[in-house]
Amino acid sequence: MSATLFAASAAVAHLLVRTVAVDPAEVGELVDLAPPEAPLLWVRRGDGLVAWGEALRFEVSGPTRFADAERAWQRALDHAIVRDEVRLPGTGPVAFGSFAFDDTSARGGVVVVPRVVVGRRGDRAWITTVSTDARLGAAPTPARVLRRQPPVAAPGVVVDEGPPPAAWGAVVARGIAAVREGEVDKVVLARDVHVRTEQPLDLRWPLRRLVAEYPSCWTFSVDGLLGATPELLVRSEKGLVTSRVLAGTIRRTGDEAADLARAAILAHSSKDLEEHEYAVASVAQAIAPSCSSINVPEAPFVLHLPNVLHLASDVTGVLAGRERHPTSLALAAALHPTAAVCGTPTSAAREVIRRVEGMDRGRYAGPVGWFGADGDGEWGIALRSAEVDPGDPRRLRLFAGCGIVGASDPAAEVAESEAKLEPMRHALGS
Ligand SMILES: C=C(O[C@H]1C=CC=C(C(=O)O)[C@@H]1O)C(=O)O
Repeated sequence: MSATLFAASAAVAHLLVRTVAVDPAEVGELVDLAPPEAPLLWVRRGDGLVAWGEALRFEVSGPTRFADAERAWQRALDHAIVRDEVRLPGTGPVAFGSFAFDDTSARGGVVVVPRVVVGRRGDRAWITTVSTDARLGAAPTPARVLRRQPPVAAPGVVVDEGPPPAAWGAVVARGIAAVREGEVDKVVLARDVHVRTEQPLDLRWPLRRLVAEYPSCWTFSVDGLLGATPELLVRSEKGLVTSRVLAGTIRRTGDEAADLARAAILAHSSKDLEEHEYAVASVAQAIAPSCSSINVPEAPFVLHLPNVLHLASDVTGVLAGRERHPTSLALAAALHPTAAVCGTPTSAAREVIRRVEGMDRGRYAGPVGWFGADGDGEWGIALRSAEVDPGDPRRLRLFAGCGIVGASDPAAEVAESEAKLEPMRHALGS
């Protein structure tokens, strides 16, 4: 077991968890409650979780990172005392996590159990506090927990330090060659862009913009990894599993009529439909062993985002068995990496990525999200994302990738990757 456990105090084994209902009006916008230091966030259309503090932290690595994280979380729960007055998904004990794309990545992943969680689901809102003290203490109240945050600081001038986009065209060409030579049917290749901000980054600056501009995406922040992903790897709630699969992309023009015409082109593009089919099949195959039934839509719909249009399919399944289901993290581990971020067949595509991409993806394109004490939770794929350098809050790596099939064109893929970088670039203010 390679999980490293950091508790606020090594001598304290018990988590004391308390959830109380609060008036949603007192909570307001979740993202506005995020503190400047190490905010934890999972928000879509105003619902979700914002959290801060670290009651526990597990660091994991290598191919067993998901199983190790799950075991560490289970061990912490075995010693938890919980008083949950709300009993909704996201109440009671909650852990946020984010995991590396590749088994060999230098940083494998992290799970954080926050000290304070504020959640919202429709017209319900709650506060959870987690302590490692000896006593349960008083119930949390908005007045005690929701402190006024300092004003958000702008990052100042943002400098793009490369590598230049065109250089990535050669990487894509090698991917196309691998497909045409029959090594893989599809491979997803990614690039990174190094960016330097004038001021140390206050994560609330990009997070607030992402929440405002990409409401249909899941905006996340976990241990220096932030973004707004349109792709839900898995949500598991009371035996129902959902996955939003994306693959196949076209850039938006900004002109409504032209974009509608582009949506029609995308919906009929054999290159994009082929890419999409691989991604849907990989998700259906991965959840099949855990499900008694699965619903795969016959054809994708076109998802409209401010920067791009995607082919999208919502795959759903019912978990088999009434008693013990795999947790949402176990499902995420079974699904990862899907053909939307790796390729088909999976292991051959991963080899092509290792050989031609020339970078460590870190936690980009890995699962990011949260899970609760019953194992239910939500895990997105960390796309449209950036990772802050843990040693220098002025430095970030921005990421974007594209699915490559035989009919792909390097220049078009470079342009598509630029479109996918736009949300983070804009969120930073550049
Ligand atoms: C790998 C990324 O996007 C994936 C998700 C949606 C559409 C994709 C595409 O059309 O290539 C990619 O498979 C990324 O945004 O970094």
